[in-house]
Amino acid sequence: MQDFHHNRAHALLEHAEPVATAEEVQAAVGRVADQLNLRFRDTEEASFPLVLGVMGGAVVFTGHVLPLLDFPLEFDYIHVTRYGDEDKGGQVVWKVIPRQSVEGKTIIVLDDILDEGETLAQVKERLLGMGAKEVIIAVFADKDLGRKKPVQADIVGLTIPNRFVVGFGMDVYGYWRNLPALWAISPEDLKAATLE
Ligand SMILES: O=P(O)(O)OC[C@H]1O[C@H](OP(=O)(O)OP(=O)(O)O)[C@H](O)[C@@H]1O
Ligand SMILES: Nc1nc2[nH]cnc2c(=O)[nH]1
Repeated sequence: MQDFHHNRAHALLEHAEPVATAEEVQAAVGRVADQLNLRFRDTEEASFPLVLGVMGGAVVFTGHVLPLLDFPLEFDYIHVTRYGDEDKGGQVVWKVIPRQSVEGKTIIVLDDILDEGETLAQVKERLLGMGAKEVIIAVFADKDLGRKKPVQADIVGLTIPNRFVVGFGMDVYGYWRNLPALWAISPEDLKAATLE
């Protein structure tokens, strides 16, 4: 069984094309942090912003960006998924909702990728519905679909082509969230992995 997963995981990367190097990924994280630091510099707001990482994909992005933020904040996570182990999105499933009150607060939502925008549209709507004062969306990557999305990110680290990508928190069939760079998986390898 281990051999099956080992071979499958490696086969998926066989014809992968680089989208961003590890250095470019880190530069993108830095740009997101700079914009957030600028926004929250000398803030007059009474309470600290609440940063919510959208698990699981945002775990790596969140871990890299948080130490670069230089303003006081609160942190928690929500867990929302719509792709599961697939390469196409389905229904948005909430696994963990905000565990503390968001009422009256400024929320910074951190996510790894804005693709079709269904996930973050629902996240934003739900947080505003729960009384959040403002929801600022910061994503590591925004996929260029060439069409309007149901929600826009306020802060984007990297705009990427319309390919299925892995690395820096993003998985392909559960593998390779741990890659430090970003790779586009070949459609043929994606398909082959579903037939095994
Ligand atoms: O813009 P959308 O088309 O809605 O897709 C974006 C969402 O897809 C990914 O999550 P996924 O459902 O794969 O779960 P994961 O975070 O556990 O990987 C990613 O982390 C975003 O939250
Ligand atoms: N791994 C991964 N997850 C996604 N969720 C939405 N788009 C993507 C993508 O391109 N790659």
